[in-house]
Amino acid sequence: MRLIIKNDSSEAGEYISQVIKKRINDYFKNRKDGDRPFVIGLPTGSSPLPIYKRLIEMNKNKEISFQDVVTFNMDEYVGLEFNHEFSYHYFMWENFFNHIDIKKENVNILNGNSNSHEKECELYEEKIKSYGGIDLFLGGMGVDGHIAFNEPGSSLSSRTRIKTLTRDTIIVNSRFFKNINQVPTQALTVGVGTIMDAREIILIVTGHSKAMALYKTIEEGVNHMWTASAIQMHKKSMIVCDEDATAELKVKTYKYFKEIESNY
Ligand SMILES: N[C@@H]1[C@@H](O)[C@H](O)[C@@H](COP(=O)(O)O)O[C@@H]1O
Repeated sequence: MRLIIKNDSSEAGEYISQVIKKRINDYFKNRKDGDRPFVIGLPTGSSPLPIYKRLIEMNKNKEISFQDVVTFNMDEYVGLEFNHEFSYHYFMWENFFNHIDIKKENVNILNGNSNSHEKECELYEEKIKSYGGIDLFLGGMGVDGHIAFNEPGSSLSSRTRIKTLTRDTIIVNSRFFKNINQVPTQALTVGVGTIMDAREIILIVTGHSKAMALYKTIEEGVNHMWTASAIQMHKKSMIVCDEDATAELKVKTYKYFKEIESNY
């Protein structure tokens, strides 16, 4: 696992946007007719916003195209309509998809209003498989170290399913809602296992509030109480953070990753 430490959240976003651009462009450079599209997993939240903003610019400048990119979002609240201003559907279209050249049919987001959540989650897993898996899963991290909506205690081999949100997550996420009672108590989410199956994982971790989660994810062992720590077991993963998020790391860890960053 690599840790890239940038000065602030916009530099962290810039770095990840450049990596995504490179991965997509390299893929299409070597791709033969009839090959599968590039498949990317995407998160919501405030941390990825600088990345979406930059990717939109790159798309407008023709540095990158999403015409043959398929996306799978990580999660969605149960019970919010697609056009609800706090649904993840709304968030993704508002902040990203409406502004790039992606085909509508290539966007996949779990339906939190389905008749059978179990079936919905099963079909999501099958659809990911039908595209040959996910090339790059981009993720954020909750203050309690959760990845997608895999709350503390989630199985590290979990697949897409319904999860009940912890009180902590409801409180943290209530900042997006008018009041805490509006925050849904359940969500559909890809599992830790679903994310771990991706060929590459990149997490954006910015802000002082994530410092404890970053420390637990990197410096302590793999633990289902900090589900993002599972990525220690992934063969190609990277965390890009800002200085604020490093507040709980040991000086030794900080220096080591700073040192090897330039050697890459
Ligand atoms: N389900 C999402 C996660 O996917 C996201 O990583 C987390 C952090 O969000 P933020 O980036 O706003 O801190 O929030 C929610 O819980």
